[in-house]
Amino acid sequence: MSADTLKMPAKTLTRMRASLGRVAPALLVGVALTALAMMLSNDFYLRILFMGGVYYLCAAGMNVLAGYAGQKSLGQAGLFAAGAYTVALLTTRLEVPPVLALIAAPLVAGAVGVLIALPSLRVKGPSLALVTLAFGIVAEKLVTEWTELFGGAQGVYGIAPLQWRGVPFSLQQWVLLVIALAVATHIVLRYFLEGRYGRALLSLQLDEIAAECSGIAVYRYKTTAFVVAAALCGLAGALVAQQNQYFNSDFVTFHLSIFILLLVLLGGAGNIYGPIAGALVLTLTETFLAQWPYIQNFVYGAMLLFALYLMPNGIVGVLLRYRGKRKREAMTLADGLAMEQAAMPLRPAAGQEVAGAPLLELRGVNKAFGGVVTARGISQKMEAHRIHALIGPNGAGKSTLLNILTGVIPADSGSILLSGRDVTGLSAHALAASGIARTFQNLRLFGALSVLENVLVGAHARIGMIGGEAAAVDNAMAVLAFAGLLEHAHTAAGSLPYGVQRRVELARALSSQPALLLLDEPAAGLNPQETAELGRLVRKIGQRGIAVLMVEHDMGLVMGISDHIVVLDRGVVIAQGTPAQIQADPQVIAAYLGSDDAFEELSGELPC
Ligand SMILES: Nc1ncnc2c1ncn2[C@@H]1O[C@H](COP(=O)(O)OP(=O)(O)OP(=O)(O)O)[C@@H](O)[C@H]1O
Repeated sequence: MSADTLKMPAKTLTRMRASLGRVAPALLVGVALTALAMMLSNDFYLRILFMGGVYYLCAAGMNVLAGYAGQKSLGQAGLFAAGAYTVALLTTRLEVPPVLALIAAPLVAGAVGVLIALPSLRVKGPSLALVTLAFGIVAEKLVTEWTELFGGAQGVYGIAPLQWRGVPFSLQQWVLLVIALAVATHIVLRYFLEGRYGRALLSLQLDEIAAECSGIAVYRYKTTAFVVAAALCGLAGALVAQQNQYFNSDFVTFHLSIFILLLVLLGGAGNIYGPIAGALVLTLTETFLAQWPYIQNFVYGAMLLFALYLMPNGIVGVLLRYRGKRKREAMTLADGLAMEQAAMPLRPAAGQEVAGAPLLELRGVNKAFGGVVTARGISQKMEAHRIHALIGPNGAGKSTLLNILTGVIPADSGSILLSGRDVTGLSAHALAASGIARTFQNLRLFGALSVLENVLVGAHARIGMIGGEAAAVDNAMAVLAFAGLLEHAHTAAGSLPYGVQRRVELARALSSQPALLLLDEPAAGLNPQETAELGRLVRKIGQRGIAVLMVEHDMGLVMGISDHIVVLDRGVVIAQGTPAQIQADPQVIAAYLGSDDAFEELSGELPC
């Protein structure tokens, strides 16, 4: 048996152990809490456990929304109410069986979540927080004022609880149910958040345009985060309403919305354990403060300030600092193995191609910003397996053309064909999935994510829905090795020197296995040695069969590595050809006469 065949099962075994390692702690905690609940006969303690579970459900959803997707919502009380009033009205007015009402609650709340997600397409940050705040206020007013339906402060009585063998659930049974739901929620969320979905959410939080161009459907992910948060909050509300058999408008307050946000910010936003820590600490705090209700708001406000200013990563962030270091060291060893076995070659992924069609074809592309015309009837063909350069004086329209090609901005008219397929008007994430990857003139890295995670985000569209993660890590490690970045794999991308960050962005684009790689001024800010290294890297990329289109002002680099150069001036292609033809073209020289530096560099050579 060869060494290779021995290594594969060992690797599979390691991954199986890792999967089990993710589920086992949650199950063990669930078993321990179940045993505790079975032993407890005191309603006071059972109630603490019940509310701890309810708060965890709210926090786990909010963590997806605020912690991962970065969409801070101040209106979760409205979604809590949506779930609670769903079970209240379904069981009292329509006599729907309690189990069905409980199932309907998260569905109704999730549907309301879609409505709140709509504004997130247009507004961000504080404006989005205000929109969600407005939603919370509307919900609060609605349930207070519309007394015929919601009962106002009087509330809805006689909400049918779940039953076991014809007898309503005891508090202990409610606790057991909440524990089961919390454990299941944790396991499911962990499965999704510790892979491509979690990375996608984090990346869109950090830079939406870079995430879109890495193949992530930003709006769809944001909407999903709103729905998950809403559904879990609605489920929590329904559990409280059914357990109490009563619900009124007093529950639906701004205070509750802030409390749910605090659960996440204090526990640790963007960390799978954050909601657990938040629910634990705040349930105990709430119990302790029950005797002094008048200072509750003051204490929660102080805790929120404390979390925001002094513990940006929450309790879990502080606790895991030491453990994080150890984990990184262990990962480096495992990744060494991954590197050895890196099976996925760096090459364009197979796409749908029309036989004989050029890789990229522009037909009469026009674009203007008011009176500034940046593309005037551009028709151009670009062949696969070649390094193309797009040059021209400042303001010629080069970056705008790259933005049109990657779906960041739409063309006014004209069409774009990729391997013969019309891709005009496709969104940035769809174009990325079709095989167009890019880097940006001004770096757009996900600075808080590691280099490896950045590269994994780049591979988003290529990772299979289930089971593709392991192969993606292998692929990412191979890309890092190719780009000479292996030693930085576990370093936060934002902490690296500028020149290395540029290479990371290039590696992120490469990991999507593009057919066409667009580089927007890749040498900007690099010293001559780094530029020479970049030139060698781009050549290596070209040798792997990936076509490159590079916008660049460094004529040494352009003339040194390009097979074909297109010259743009005020939105018009004025020349194209080999470097020698371009250097001798009188029209090009005339276009550059306004820029002495660039003119001198037209005959430049790639520094060694
Ligand atoms: N979003 C926008 N709104 C308005 N005008 C824009 C916008 N984007 C670009 N422009 C204008 O379009 C023109 C072309 O800009 P573009 O960035 O494409 O040029 P460029 O050739 O890449 O220049 P440089 O080499 O300096 O980066 C410029 O005059 C610019 O001000």
